This record gives sequence, C-alpha cells and structure tokens, in this order.
Amino acid sequence: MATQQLATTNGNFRIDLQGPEGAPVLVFSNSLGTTLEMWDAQAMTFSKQYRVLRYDTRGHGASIANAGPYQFAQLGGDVLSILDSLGIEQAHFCGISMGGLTGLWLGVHAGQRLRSITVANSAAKIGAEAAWRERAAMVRANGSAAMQTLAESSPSRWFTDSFIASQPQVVQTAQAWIASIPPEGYASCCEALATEDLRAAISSIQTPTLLIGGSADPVTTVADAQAMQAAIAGAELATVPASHLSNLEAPQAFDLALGSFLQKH
Ligand SMILES: O=C(O)CC1=CCC(=O)O1
Repeated sequence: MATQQLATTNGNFRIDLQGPEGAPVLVFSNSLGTTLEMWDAQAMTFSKQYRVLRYDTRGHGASIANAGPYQFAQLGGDVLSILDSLGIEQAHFCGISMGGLTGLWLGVHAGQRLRSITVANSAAKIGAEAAWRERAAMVRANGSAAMQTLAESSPSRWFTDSFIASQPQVVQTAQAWIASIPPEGYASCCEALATEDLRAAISSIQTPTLLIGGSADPVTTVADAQAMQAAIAGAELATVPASHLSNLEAPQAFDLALGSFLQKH
C-alpha cells in the first residue's frame, strides 16, 4: 500500500488509491477511532474490479486534525473535496459507523455524486448526545492518556467475545489505531456524532442503498438498520454475523453482501 497526502480545498487528507485506472471508483470511509487500514481486506478484494479510494477521516490517522468541534456537513464535504481534487465525478461509497453516517449525509445532500451508498453498522442518529459530549470532554481533558484508556475499552464495543478470544492479533491492531488518533480529532468527531440526526432527512435519499447490520452489534443494532431500510426507498438490508466492526470480524460475509450489491449498480 502506498498512501499519499492529498491537498484539497478542505485541507490535507491521507488517501490510498488502488485498482485499475478507469474502473468505477469505490470509496471506503472509516469508523471513529480507526484509520483507512481498517479496509485492508476489502481493498485487496475490491481493487480487482474497482478503483478503491480510502481516506483517513478528518481528525484521524494522518489527515487534517484541526481544532473542532466538527460537523457531518464538514465530514461529508471532505469526501466531495477529495473527489473533486482527484477529478472523480461519481463514486460508490461504503462507510462504517461514523463513515456510514457520512454516507447518509452525502445521500441526503449530494446524492448525484454517488452511484450507490453502503451504510454498515450505522444509524441515522448514533448514540446519545450527552454521552458523546462526555466522551469528548474526557478526551480533551486527558489527551493521549485518554486514547490509551479508549484503546483498552474499545474491543468490547467493536468485537464479540469469541472474536476477541480467537483473533487477538486483529484486536491489538485495532487498539493500536485508536491509541494513535489525535485526541483533538477524536473529540471533535465525537461532537459531530453528538449533534447529527438524519432520521427525518434520509427518506429523501434516492441513490441505491445497502444497509449492513451486525447480528451482535451492541452500538448500532439490526433494528437501527431496519429503521433506515423502512425510511429509504428500495434500500436493501444484509445482516452479517459480527459485532460493530463487521468488515473486520466477518470479512467474507461483508464482502459478499457488498460485492453482490455493487454488481447491480
Ligand atoms: O464508540 C465506538 O467506538 C463505536 C462507534 C460509534 C461511532 C463509530 O464510528 O464507532
């Protein structure tokens, strides 16, 4: 993988682009506390047929991590500015959790730029405002020590117990991602999650949409995915045997659901 820094009108982003030039573009957007490396398996699979574009969301990895709070209008605008800088008019989009909410924002506000949207382990409103504000304040107060604490607590939100026991390597890699996230960037994304509520807006989405739910996801549940399916005309729903980071826990089922959906669009 050869990542690069891309200068856009919204700031600098770390991106990775692979797959045949001229193939349809497929964008992957990471979850809170992870980096574009979370999509390594999907990039390998889908870059045979698609031009795969991954990026570190603002505040994460080596992308711009300016002082927040951020908003989803900014996170969605960042995707558009990356596409613009690369001269890409339309792309498939696949985001997980926070990345899925970015996808919903794009579907509502810039649907003409997307060929399809896949929203994995996400919801039109994720969690409770007070809890996100509390987490943001804790991170601002404690800086990198807070990121270490979050690295310790995250596996139980991200993976099933059996996966934690059987795949310690994957779990440790994911913990290293969150430990390395700039505290200001992480806190600012928590504040974006605190305020975004697209429950009323997503019924305007006209872009073909796939919802992926994790059968054991305690954060964004299958019921959340069903609620989005009821709101978005023609949306499809696939459930995979996993907790929250389903592309890491159940990559084969995830790729099968995504691949068969993309084939149709
Ligand atoms: O709290 C977490 O780490 C789970 C999560 C919520 C939004 C997101 O992207 O990840």
